Amino acid sequence: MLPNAAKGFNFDLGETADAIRETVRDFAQEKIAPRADEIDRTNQFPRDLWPQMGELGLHGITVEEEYGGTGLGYLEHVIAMEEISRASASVGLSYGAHSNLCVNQIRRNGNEEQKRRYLPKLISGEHVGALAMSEPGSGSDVVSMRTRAEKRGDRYVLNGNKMWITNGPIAETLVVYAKTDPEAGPRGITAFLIEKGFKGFSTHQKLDKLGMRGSDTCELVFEDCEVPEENVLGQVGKGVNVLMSGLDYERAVLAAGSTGIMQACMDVVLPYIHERKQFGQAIGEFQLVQGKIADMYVTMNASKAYVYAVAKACDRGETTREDAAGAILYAAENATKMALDAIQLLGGNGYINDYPTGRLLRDAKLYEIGAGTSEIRRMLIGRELFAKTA
Ligand SMILES: Cc1cc2nc3c(=O)[nH]c(=O)nc-3n(C[C@H](O)[C@H](O)[C@H](O)COP(=O)(O)OP(=O)(O)OC[C@H]3O[C@@H](n4cnc5c(N)ncnc54)[C@H](O)[C@@H]3O)c2cc1C
Repeated sequence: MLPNAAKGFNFDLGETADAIRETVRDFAQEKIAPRADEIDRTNQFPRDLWPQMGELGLHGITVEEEYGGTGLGYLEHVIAMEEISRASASVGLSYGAHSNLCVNQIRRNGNEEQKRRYLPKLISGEHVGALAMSEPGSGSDVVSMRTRAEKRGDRYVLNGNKMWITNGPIAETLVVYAKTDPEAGPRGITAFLIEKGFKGFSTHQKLDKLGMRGSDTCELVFEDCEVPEENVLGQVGKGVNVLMSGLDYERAVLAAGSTGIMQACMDVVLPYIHERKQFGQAIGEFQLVQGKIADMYVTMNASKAYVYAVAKACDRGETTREDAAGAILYAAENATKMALDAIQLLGGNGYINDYPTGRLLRDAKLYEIGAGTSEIRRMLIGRELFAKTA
């Protein structure tokens, strides 16, 4: 049961967005939140949730109805991401990788046949999706990737490794970037649709992570993996456009993972400061405690306002790179700070694993690294602003 105050400020996002929030919140609080600690403790991805989320239309939220999607926009996607992450940030991360990095990327760049072939099972939750760009030697400098795709007749042969891939161990469909022309730098990158069963494709052991433990992550291995040429996603040599534009939408949606964690911090802290008594009164009576929750509330709302505004700009086709990066930079760094504040407000209880605050901190930190680090986001924002004001 969520505390009343956790309903928070009305951002007036419209009837559709409000209805999505209510549906996803009810589902997530009933089916996901009670399992969040177990998911974290056991390090197990809750695969059974995928078809249930498919039935609610959450996996194809941005996809047109003709492909089995819900036909809504990025604002609704952001709200679904926030409410799922509020219940379990791990499930939220896997949901973001599936529904945005994979499904939405296929929707945006796939041809008719690819959409008809891959989207329905991803949208129903029968299949899990992933996206692989990072490599052991290329993270922030992603265009320096070494995975090679060599054309042989009507196929491409992929060789190389991808690292830290969310949903990698379980995904049936993966968007994978490789170099078709290593001499051409960024213009030599192409995106491919890979199926789990393709010969020459395998996954290494699941990575043992600090947080986001219910979200499976691993290294992918391509050893003479044969991919039919019809599985090129977008145009040959134009993969960097697919990748970079996809990253803007990815950042907008994943930023809601951080606002969901912030909301989860408020959900824990607000009842606690009433229940916990010291010096003969509820700790919420102390002005220093009130000051901390005031700062948490204001920062959370400022983060949400920026994230929702960027999502609306995505829906209007007006998003800018600096603001997609800006929204996730601000939300991610403040989610980590807020989880630390939540631990502080719970005192000793905040430091033990019977309470969720430690998990919230471990989960929050990921968003300062995944989808580009804070440093890379600052670099992008500064570069864009400098270029636009020349
Ligand atoms: C849990 C998890 C899930 C992930 N999921 C996916 C996924 O699904 N798909 C995928 O493709 N990738 C995924 N990643 C990879 C992620 O995108 C990379 O980890 C990230 O881009 C950073 O790359 P790196 O780890 O190689 O760090 P590095 O690039 O080695 O950076 C190390 C440090 O150097 C700093 N640095 C690097 N370059 C600069 C610079 N120019 N200026 C200033 N500082 C700099 C960084 O900010 C960082 O602090 C995931 C990572 C994690 C941890």
